[in-house]
Amino acid sequence: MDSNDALIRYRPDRIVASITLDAPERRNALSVRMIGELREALAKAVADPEVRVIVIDHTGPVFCAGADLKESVAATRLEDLPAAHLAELLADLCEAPKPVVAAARGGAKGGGMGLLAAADLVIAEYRAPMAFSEVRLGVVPAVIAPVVARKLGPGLMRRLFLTGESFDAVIACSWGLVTTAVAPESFEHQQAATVESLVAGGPSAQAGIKVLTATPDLRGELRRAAAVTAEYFFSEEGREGTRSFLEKRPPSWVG
Ligand SMILES: CC(C)(COP(=O)([O-])OP(=O)([O-])OC[C@H]1O[C@@H](n2cnc3c(N)ncnc32)[C@H](O)[C@@H]1OP(=O)([O-])[O-])[C@@H](O)C(=O)NCCC(=O)NCCSC(=O)C[C@@](C)(O)CC(=O)[O-]
Repeated sequence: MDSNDALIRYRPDRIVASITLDAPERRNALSVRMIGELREALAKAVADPEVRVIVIDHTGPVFCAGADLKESVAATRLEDLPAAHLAELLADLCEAPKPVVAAARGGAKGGGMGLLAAADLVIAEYRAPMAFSEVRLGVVPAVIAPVVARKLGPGLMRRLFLTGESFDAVIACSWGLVTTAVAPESFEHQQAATVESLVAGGPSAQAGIKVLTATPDLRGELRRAAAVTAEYFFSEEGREGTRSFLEKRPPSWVG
C-alpha cells in the first residue's frame, strides 16, 4: 500500500483518514489485491486513536465497478474469487467502530454498490449512475444483499436486483441508499460539512450506536453468501455473462 503500484492510497490527516480507490483505468474494480489493501488501510484507520472519521473516495470517473471480472472469470476456487474477499471487507466496514463516509463523485455497480451500502453515510454527485448489475452477468448479488438490506426494503431490492436497471444518485437518495446527492461544485463543501457533523458527536457513543444498529452475525451471513455467489460465477451462465462483458458483446443465455 502507498507504494507506486498500490491500488489504494491511505492518507491520515489528523481526525480524518482518507482511503482512496486508485485504479481508475480498471474503474476501481475490486481485485483480491485491492480488497486486501482496502482492508489493511481500514484496519490502520481504526487503530489510529487520532482518527475520528474514515472517508472512502476514489480517483477517476467511476467510484467502483464492482468485483474484478477478469479475476472472477479465471477463478476456480472460492478463495480466488474477489466476491469472497469482498464479504470480509463489507463485514470490516460495518463493524468498524468509527463512522465511515463514502464519497462518490462517480457511479457504482455491483460490489461497488455494496461498498456504498456498507458505509454509514454516502455523499454522491447527483448524476452518478448506479446499478445492481449482477443479473446482467448471470450472477447473483448474494454478498452485497445483506448490507443493501440495511438500507432498502425487500420489494425495491428484488426489483433492482432482478432488472439490473440504472438509477442516479438523486433517486438513490430518495430511497435512503445515498445520504446526500449534491452538485459537483458543492461536493467538497458537503463532504466537509458531513465530517464536521460527525466529529461533533462523541466517539464512544458513535461506536456504541454502530453496535446498537448492527446486523447480528453479519460476517457469518456474508461468508455464507460468498459461497452462493461462487456457485453462479462458476456456472455456465455466470461464465457466459462475465465473458460477454469482457469481450464487449451481449450475453447469449441458454435455458
Ligand atoms: C463501470 C462502467 C459503467 C464504466 O464504463 P466506462 O467508463 O465506459 O469504462 P469501460 O467499460 O470502458 O471500462 C474501462 C476498462 O475497465 C474494465 N472494467 C470495468 N469494469 C470492470 C470490472 N468490474 N472488472 C474488470 N474490469 C473492468 C473494462 O473491461 C475496460 O478495460 P479495457 O477494455 O480498457 O481493457 C463499466 O465499466 C461497467 O459496466 N463495468 C462492469 C460493472 C459491473 O457489471 N459490475 C458488477 C461486477 S459483479 C459483482 O460485483 C459481483 C458481486 C460482488 O456483487 C457479487 C455479490 O454481491 O455476491
